[in-house]
Amino acid sequence: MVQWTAAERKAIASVWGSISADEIGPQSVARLLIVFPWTRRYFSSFGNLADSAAILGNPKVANHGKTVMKALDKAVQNLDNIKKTYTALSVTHSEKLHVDPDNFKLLSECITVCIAAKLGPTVFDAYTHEAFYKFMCVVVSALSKQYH
Ligand code: HEM
Repeated sequence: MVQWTAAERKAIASVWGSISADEIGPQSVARLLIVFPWTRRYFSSFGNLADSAAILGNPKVANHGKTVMKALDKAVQNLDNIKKTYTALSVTHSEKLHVDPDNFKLLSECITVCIAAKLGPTVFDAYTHEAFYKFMCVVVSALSKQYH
């Protein structure tokens, strides 16, 4: 089981309390689709994802960003039970959506970059980054759990 120090819990809660999911979510998914273009193939139902402008202006991308952030909120609220929290979501991504789990890491990096750019180096300092990095690693591991 993952152990969290009091400082890590505090840092994760503080990051989460300092950002707007409706801002970071859409930015992060758009960033994923722009920087790692092969991820676009999973979102064929989203309409026009041809270039950066289309992706940034696509309401389905923005909406999906909010969905992802809602799922991350569940993990933040259940730090001691992230694996169980994501059991069904992991099955969905594996068996229904057939998402290569390597992509979880890429989205995790996009989310971290968007948060770092928003909060800046004074708030998102090295200690905060370390705690948030650990949090996203646990999320990625839990989402990859039901793959076999
Ligand atoms: C932090 C990582 C991620 C989280 C928390 C997450 C969360 C979610 C959630 C909550 C849903 C909705 C599931 C449902 O309706 O039952 C979803 C759907 C989906 N996810 Fe993920 N996801 C993540 C990463 C990814 C990645 C990296 C990809 C592909 C590159 C991906 C592709 C999809 C697709 C294609 C759908 C269905 C979208 C639709 O048709 O509306 N996900 N995800």
